[in-house]
Amino acid sequence: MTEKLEKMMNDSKAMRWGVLTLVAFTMLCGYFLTDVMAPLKPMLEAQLLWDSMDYGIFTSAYGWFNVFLLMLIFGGIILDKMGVRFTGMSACILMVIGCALKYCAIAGHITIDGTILGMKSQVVLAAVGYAIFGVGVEIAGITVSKIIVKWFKGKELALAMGLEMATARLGTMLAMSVTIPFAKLFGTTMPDGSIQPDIPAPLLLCLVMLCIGAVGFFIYTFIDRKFDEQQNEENMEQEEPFRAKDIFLVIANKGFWLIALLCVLFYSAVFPFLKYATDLMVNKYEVDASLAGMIPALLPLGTLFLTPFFGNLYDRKGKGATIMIIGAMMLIAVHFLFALPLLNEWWFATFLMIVLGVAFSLVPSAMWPSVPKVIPEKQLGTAYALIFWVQNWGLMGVPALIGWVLNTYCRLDGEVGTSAYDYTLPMYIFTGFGVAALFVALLLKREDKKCGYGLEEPNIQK
Ligand SMILES: C[C@H](N)C(=O)N[C@@H](CCCCN)C(=O)O
Repeated sequence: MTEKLEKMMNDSKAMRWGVLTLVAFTMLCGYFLTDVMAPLKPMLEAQLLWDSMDYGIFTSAYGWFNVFLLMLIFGGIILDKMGVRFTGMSACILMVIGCALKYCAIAGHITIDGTILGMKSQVVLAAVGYAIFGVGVEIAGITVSKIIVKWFKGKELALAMGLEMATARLGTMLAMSVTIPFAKLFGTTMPDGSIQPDIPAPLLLCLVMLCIGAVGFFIYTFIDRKFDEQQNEENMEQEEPFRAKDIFLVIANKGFWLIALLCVLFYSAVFPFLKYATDLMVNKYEVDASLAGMIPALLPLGTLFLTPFFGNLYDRKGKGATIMIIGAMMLIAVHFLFALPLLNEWWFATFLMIVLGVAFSLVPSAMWPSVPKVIPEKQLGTAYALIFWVQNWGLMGVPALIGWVLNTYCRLDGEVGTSAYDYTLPMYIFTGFGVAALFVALLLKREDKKCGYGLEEPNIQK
């Protein structure tokens, strides 16, 4: 073994945290577009005459290509074969193309008369754009996870992952809080003095931000190349190339399946919920539509500080499996309370959203850094890709399910364009996902005891 001659680039705190800042910013831009349509749901219904089913179909498009065309699995293979630079840049380009198409469809720059497969053509075009974007942002997520492992392995891995997620949540928060004011800024003043928001304006802002995010990642590719060269010079152990056999090794691992199941169940009760949360605030808590996005925005705000905090706790004290169990319990309590017909006050909704923020910090901060404890490092890219693929079934299916349930069973007035829904049933569905997630988290803790993954052990070895 050649002696390590020079300080490695990732030994420099400034360098590794700087790298994290660059790639996390790219993710922030991606998460902004992911959720930008949520606060606009009532306006989509009022101005573009979409209904909840249209919105559900559009939202579910995020996972179409990832799930059915296996784009995430191919993405994982490409990542392991071609490396982070090629895969990350391709992902950024896909995000920009997808966002551009979505913007053009919503702004009416691209139109097709009539319907496509029985759906409004505008909904289909916007959905296809969102589906292309979904491939890009998910592959970017896997790539960034691999980049973080590359730079932080044996260092502050969970803290770094927590900070990356926190930065990405800032994008969600921007989507929830900035979208409506921005749409109003460019809106039209109506004869009665009210302002009709400009729905495409926030999408254009996202497009600009995604271009900036892509430039950020482009800058990272130069740093990554230097790091690879340094690792080569230092004759450090290189990553083993991808082999098809790795997929089978990963899927034969019971711990992998428990994490993947926990991931799809937990995230199905959070991300799809966020897509409807603004509408829930309007319909159940009677918050003014122009302010309603502010309450769901508190969820990512809390996670901003708490995800790195719990990540750091896991790094130093362990208890990963227990953290996931507590998070799942809190998720159940929040959704159940959202479902019950009590305290229909904005402050109670705000309180629940804050508690949900804590739950949404606990589970991800422990779950993602637990993957390297269950899966050998050389199969990590594939494992993350497969987990994301399983998760995407939920991210795709649940919004469509909720949209259908709202349209079919929860309409209060039956009129399109007035958005009046009873959210009790959707909230019970989200509670059900929480209960299933808790069950899987308990199984994971039992499996950890049996197989000795070390989920309850600290990540930083003394
Ligand atoms: C939506 C995406 N598939 C996802 O699960 N994102 C996670 C972060 C995963 C990255 C772990 N290093 C999230 O909580 O946003």
